[in-house]
Amino acid sequence: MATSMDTGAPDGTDHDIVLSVRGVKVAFGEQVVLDGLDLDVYRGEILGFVGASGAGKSVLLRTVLGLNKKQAGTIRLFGVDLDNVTDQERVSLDMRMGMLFQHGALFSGLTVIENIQVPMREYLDLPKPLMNELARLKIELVGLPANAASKYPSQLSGGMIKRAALARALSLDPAIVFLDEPTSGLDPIGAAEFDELVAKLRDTMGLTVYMVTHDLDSLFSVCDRVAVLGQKRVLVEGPVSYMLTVEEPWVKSYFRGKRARQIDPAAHTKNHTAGAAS
Ligand SMILES: Nc1ncnc2c1ncn2[C@@H]1O[C@H](COP(=O)(O)OP(=O)(O)OP(=O)(O)O)[C@@H](O)[C@H]1O
Repeated sequence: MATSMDTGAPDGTDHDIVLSVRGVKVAFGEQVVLDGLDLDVYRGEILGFVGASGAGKSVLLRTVLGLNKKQAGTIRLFGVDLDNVTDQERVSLDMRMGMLFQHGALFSGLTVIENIQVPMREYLDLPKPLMNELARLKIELVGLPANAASKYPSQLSGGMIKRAALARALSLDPAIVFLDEPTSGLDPIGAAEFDELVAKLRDTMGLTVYMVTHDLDSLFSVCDRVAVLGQKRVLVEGPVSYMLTVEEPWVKSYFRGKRARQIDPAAHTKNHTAGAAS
């Protein structure tokens, strides 16, 4: 739903909105976690979603995925109101989104190729040789060696698990992927390589990426925009360069605190050019 409001889009123009959240409220009993939350995610962007621990980032993600109930508000995915979908529409929406859960969350009893084929088995009716071919393409796409296909998660490094989980999230060629702290637990080089992979996929496949992260390097190097969750809603949103000017105390200490100052300021310019290759 494109509107005439100030979109905060990287180049200041209206963009196709893939995900639109309006006035969302989520509570667990007496505890209100989200209240009056608005957020737009634009087609082809990498949005970094940040906020203090316990602020409700996972709750929002789960609510968008339909795993949590909301008490108020509207969520539209690809323009479709999630409260008014038929079972068939829900299935087709589910097929257009991929999810990389925190810690990879691969099935430990399945090999990499079998993990990647789980969504294919659930949603498609394909002959096995074709599923094998498609899964091998995903393995190549995420930069895993071909022999990773027959390995079990316990036989993979942390970085390989993330890549395998990303391959599974991409199994059905989704239009949007949700990544929950994808670089947590990776060493800085592995994390940077994973960020580069995500940027490459966005650039080559036009993928929209919604990334919950605490990783300042990811925010500075690959995110086109950042949304900050605080006080139960999105407090501020915009390019990282904008975050560096925000005086709100949490945002200021997050982006301009001691740890943030170690980031190379030259990387900030990246955030003015959505779609730039990494
Ligand atoms: N199913 C649930 N039932 C009750 N409370 C819940 C449930 N899920 C989340 N919460 C509460 O909602 C709040 C927000 O949790 P959430 O996991 O979304 O935080 P977060 O921002 O993702 O934190 P972190 O960065 O540490 O992962 C917490 O107080 C949590 O205890």
